[in-house]
Amino acid sequence: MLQTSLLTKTFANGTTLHFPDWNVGKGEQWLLLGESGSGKTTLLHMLGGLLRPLSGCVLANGTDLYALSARELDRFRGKHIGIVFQQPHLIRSMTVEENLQLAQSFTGATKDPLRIREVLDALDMGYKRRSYPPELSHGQAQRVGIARALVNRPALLLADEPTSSLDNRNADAVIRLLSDLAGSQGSTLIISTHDDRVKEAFFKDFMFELSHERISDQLEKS
Ligand SMILES: Nc1ncnc2c1ncn2[C@@H]1O[C@H](COP(=O)(O)OP(=O)(O)OP(=O)(O)O)[C@@H](O)[C@H]1O
Repeated sequence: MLQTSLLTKTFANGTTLHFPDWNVGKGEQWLLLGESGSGKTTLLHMLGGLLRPLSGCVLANGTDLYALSARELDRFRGKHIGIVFQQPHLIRSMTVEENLQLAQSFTGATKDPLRIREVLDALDMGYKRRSYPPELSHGQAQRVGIARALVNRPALLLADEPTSSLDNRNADAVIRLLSDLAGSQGSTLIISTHDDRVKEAFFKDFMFELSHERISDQLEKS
């Protein structure tokens, strides 16, 4: 359901990242590993249609993401891809429920309040649906971020270091929820982490590791 080929990314300061090709099957759950700075966030953002590579391509469900227009890509992402960021980036002036309604509106489909209720309940956040983000704890805000990523039943769910700022109990709960919810709706799941708690507890089969050797700094070379 997801294939990358010959992906590279160059930043304005000359840092260039080369990514190994990756093939992810439908419904699989993967860990994306690598030390800090090895390129996990960059790769996840390219997979999610948020960051255009310098070269190479990303095929998601057979669609070449970066061959789409910006508008088509936004629509495709809204419908098919859910992203859990390191920080949840909720809109502070909107309630939890309104943040999820906004995510639903990106698909162009009609509102589905029952789905919002269902996904918040699955994350034990139903009782906070009328709260505003500043009234939530960090762990609660992270769960709302997960609810927002799941609300449109994405075929592909990407989570960037979702446990990095959580204590053990919350980290455990968040990974379990991501894994269970993705599994129950048949979504493909990719979690980036350098967190050994995640590595040891949950994933034995599918791991994709990035290494620093694939980063070159053109400024240093020139
Ligand atoms: N906007 C940018 N401008 C310049 N260099 C960047 C930019 N974003 C990332 N980089 C560089 O690209 C490399 C990969 O960064 P990235 O954030 O993808 O790594 P990461 O594996 O996600 O790290 P972490 O685990 O610390 O979040 C690093 O060397 C970083 O300094």
